[in-house]
Amino acid sequence: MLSLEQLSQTVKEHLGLNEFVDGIQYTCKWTIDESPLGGRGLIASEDIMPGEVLFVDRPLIYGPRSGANVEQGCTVCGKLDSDTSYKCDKCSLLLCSEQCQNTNIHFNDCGIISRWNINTPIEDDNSNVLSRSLTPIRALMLNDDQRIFLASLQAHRLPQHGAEIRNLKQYYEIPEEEEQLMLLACCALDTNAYQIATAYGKREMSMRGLYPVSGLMNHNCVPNTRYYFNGDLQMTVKAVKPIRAGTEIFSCYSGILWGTPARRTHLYKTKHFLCKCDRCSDPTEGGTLLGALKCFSTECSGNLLPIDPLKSSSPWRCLQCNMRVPDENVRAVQGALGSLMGSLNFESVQELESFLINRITKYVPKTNQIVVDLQCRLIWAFGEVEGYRWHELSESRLALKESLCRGTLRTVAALGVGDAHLRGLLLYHLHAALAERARRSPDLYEEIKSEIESTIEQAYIILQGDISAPPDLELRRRYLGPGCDKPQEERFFILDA
Ligand SMILES: C[S@@+](CC[C@H](N)C(=O)[O-])C[C@H]1O[C@@H](n2cnc3c(N)ncnc32)[C@H](O)[C@@H]1O
Repeated sequence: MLSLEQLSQTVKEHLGLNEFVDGIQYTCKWTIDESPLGGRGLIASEDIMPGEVLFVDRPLIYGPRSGANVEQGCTVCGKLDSDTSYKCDKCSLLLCSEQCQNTNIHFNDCGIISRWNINTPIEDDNSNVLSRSLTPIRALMLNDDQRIFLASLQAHRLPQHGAEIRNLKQYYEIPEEEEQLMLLACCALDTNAYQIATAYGKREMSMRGLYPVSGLMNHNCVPNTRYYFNGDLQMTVKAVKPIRAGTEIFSCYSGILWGTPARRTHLYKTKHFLCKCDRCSDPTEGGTLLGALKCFSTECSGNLLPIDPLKSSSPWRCLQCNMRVPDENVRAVQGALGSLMGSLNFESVQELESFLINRITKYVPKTNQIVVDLQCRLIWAFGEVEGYRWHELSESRLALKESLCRGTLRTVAALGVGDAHLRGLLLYHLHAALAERARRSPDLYEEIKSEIESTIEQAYIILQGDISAPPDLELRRRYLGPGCDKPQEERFFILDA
């Protein structure tokens, strides 16, 4: 492990902070220090304003995620379902084209894998063995300094991490030293890596990257930063709220809209700590009741919440009738709900809509994360999916989209997550619903013009530069945002396009 001083120096070099660009040497407003949570963290050294860029990170290694269910695509560009995909005849990695095969990326991957003697040929039904291990395999290309950097990142060396390399060893003879480095990379990846976002609406193989500076940020369920990726794999981290000098800079490793039990279980299983942040300590989560269940008493319409959310064995209590429920009964219901959700596979938007409106609220309160998740899925679908495009959307569905956007924005505000990515996306969709309403009823435009303009402007501020931003974000801002001097008919022509 590097000392804090050595690590800070390595991080500065990695971020290019020692270099002068156009005569300017960029500095940062944070330092790496011991965190009150244990281990290291990023601490603000000056007051930071919302929207300020904290740093732009690039990955030490990146590649396919390791989950068994991750769909396999081209190991160079990530393309899925390509009719032209084939396996390289030297290393068996999946590729989509000669162009991808002729890249340095593939040349390097192939060079390592084809050097290993094969013990047992990989059968077709195990064909994801190589893809799942490719990201740690790429650690073998790091130079000495990069290996030291990798080794200085926190890595939980537990048996559940590194299974992909143990599996790979059944098929290849791998030198001990290479195996050890790949195992270390697996543990460092599982502790620190971020999933890399893809372009809006584009289906690509799911990738992760070991961003070493981002990996130094600890977790808070109400983070004070957000991050986004550009097309060159750069990860930008920005403040989403004021960060006072001396306070810690946090990222969020779980879903923002997950309830406390789901977040804490996920963090414990994957990152091996029990979060004790303010949100986790508040049974109501800022009044959002995202983790609430329906009272078990059939006569009561109240909500159950844990009495002490930081204790997994805590009994739950109904806010209305005060009935206490032991934790094991709550866990049984949570388990059943988890299985129900896991078994659902909505084949159409209509099925999703009908399940959301007619069924799920029989089992869980309207505030529960499951309902909120389904509501988000409906928001994303209305206006965008075949059969539900803007011109096909009924008045009632358009009104539903608008009200779901407003409701979810209220939840996001109550959580206090500031200008999070999700807020930007919801503002974009609210803008789109309002703009469609004004297009259908031009007389309404003056009445809702200022909201149409402010929602797209705020969405733009949050999502600009983000590869996963809606592609018409800028166009909408230009034609429907503040300061546009085009006549009303022209403003809306982009929606007809
Ligand atoms: C990505 S690393 C964060 C940086 C790390 N603290 C270090 O010293 O390099 C993730 C690990 O940090 C620790 N960690 C992060 N957030 C935490 C929190 N809120 N409470 C306790 N431990 C946390 C956990 O061990 C977690 O697996």
